[in-house]
Amino acid sequence: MRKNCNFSKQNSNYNNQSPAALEKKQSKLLADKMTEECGVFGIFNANGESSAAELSYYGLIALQHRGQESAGICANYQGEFNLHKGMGLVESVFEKEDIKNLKGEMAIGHVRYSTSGSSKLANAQPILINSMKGDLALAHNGNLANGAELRNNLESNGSIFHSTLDTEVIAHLVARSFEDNIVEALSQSLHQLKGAFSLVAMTKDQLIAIRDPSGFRPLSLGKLNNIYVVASESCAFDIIGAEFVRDIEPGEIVVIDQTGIKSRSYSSQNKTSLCVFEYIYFARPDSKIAGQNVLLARKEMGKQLAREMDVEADIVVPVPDSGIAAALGFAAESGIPYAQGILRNRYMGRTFIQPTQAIRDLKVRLKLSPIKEIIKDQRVVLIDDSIVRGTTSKQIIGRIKEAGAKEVHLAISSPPVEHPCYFGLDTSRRQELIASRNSIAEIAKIIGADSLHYLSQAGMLKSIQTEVKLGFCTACFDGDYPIESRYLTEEE
Ligand SMILES: O=P(O)(O)OC[C@H]1O[C@H](OP(=O)(O)OP(=O)(O)O)[C@H](O)[C@@H]1O
Ligand SMILES: NC(=O)CC[C@H](N)C(=O)O
Ligand code: SF4
Ligand SMILES: [Mg+2]
Repeated sequence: MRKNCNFSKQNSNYNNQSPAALEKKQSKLLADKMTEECGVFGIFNANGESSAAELSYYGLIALQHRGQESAGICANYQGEFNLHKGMGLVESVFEKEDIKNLKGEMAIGHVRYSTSGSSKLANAQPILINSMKGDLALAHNGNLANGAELRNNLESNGSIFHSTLDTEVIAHLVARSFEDNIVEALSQSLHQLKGAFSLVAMTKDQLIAIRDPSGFRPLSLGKLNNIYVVASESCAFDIIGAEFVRDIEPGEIVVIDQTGIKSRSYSSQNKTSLCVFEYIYFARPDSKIAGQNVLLARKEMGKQLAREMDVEADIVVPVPDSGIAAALGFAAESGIPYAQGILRNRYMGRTFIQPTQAIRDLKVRLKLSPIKEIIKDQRVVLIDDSIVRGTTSKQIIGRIKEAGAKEVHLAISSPPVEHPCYFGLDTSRRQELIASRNSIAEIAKIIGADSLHYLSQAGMLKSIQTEVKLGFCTACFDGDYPIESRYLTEEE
């Protein structure tokens, strides 16, 4: 059964631009908010029971915050792969019957936010390759900085792509490898990849987990009795009752099969660049990355922000949900009382119209509502985790003022986002980043804040206490990209 898996034929060229580049440009133009990350999940049940897909389904529900465009599960029943994927949320992609049909002792799953190739069914993951070396299913979180270059080379050498995904490049490299063994072919292919990739893969009898040498995106290993699980975030283990074992290390390849678990390092690189934005915004507050709980890091960022700021105010109000943890920390440190002054509409659906600035404004209006009785006549410290375009801040400050606030001081628990990301976060194009073309005073004026404060980069990094000392990627704040500059080509 390969339901919902009809790969449509793509136009291969237009104006000398690859379909992937054209699509990426279009989807960036359409992007209506800071998009998050993909989520990957994998499970190997040594007991041979066939409920791997069901556990994957719950795992993907826990990872839903990382991607809401499409979802998919590929199950493996004694070497036979069954894939089901579709557009939308996990809950709407899978009916009870679909999960029942996905029998197997192994499975991998994916929730997607597109970074390379647009949001459409042909680009939904996991992807499958059938090569002479055997079948391989792949699910990817991250973005290949040299994806376009590799694709061009592969296409000029006769590879025919079924999607516009960067991830498919990996599949073609595996298929073309001189290595007969599929795990060896995969591991060899990794040396050609630049950028971010946390991968979960499955052969007929192995589950494989791989993290790029820089460790841009998280990936963890968990265990439930005899069942091994891997997931983008540890919150996916909690939901199925599995225990967190450890993070997959940057540059590590882990292979799980009936004989147990084997691990090796495939890279000699020792500098890591874990995305600091995982702690600021992407990851779920109950996840633990490199030994640091995400909620506690956010709270500490709020505390640190209060130490760095000098402001007189009556209440601390978070922009929900992303600003809540930092606001709790800020209130505790400053002694200014915390107040839930803005309500978030949990049931806000998608708007199916082109997201012009007017539509973005409308979405914020629909999503966030100030509570007049809390806000009126107050001097408010408003806390959010980040400003990207400034849409949220401008909208919400205007409405807090309409609700009668005396003053609004906006405090952001990260530094100004001045540079684009090439590793899987769609922080829009540089020209759209409000902090790339305005000073802090100018931003305050544009968004209507009485004052605007950002957490310092040193303060942000101090707030994250990982178990072992790690290097972070901070490029969207300081422009210090942990990759050769030739890969940093910005979309027009
Ligand atoms: O300056 P902007 O372009 O408005 O982007 C910044 C906002 O986007 C994110 O929230 P988002 O609404 O995406 O999601 P959330 O509800 O999970 O916080 C982030 O937490 C900021 O609130
Ligand atoms: N957000 C992600 O991690 C995306 C993974 C992959 N590059 C895609 O576009 O599907
Ligand atoms: S540029 Fe920013 S969002 Fe992208 S990986 Fe680096 S820290 Fe994360
Ligand atoms: Mg937010």
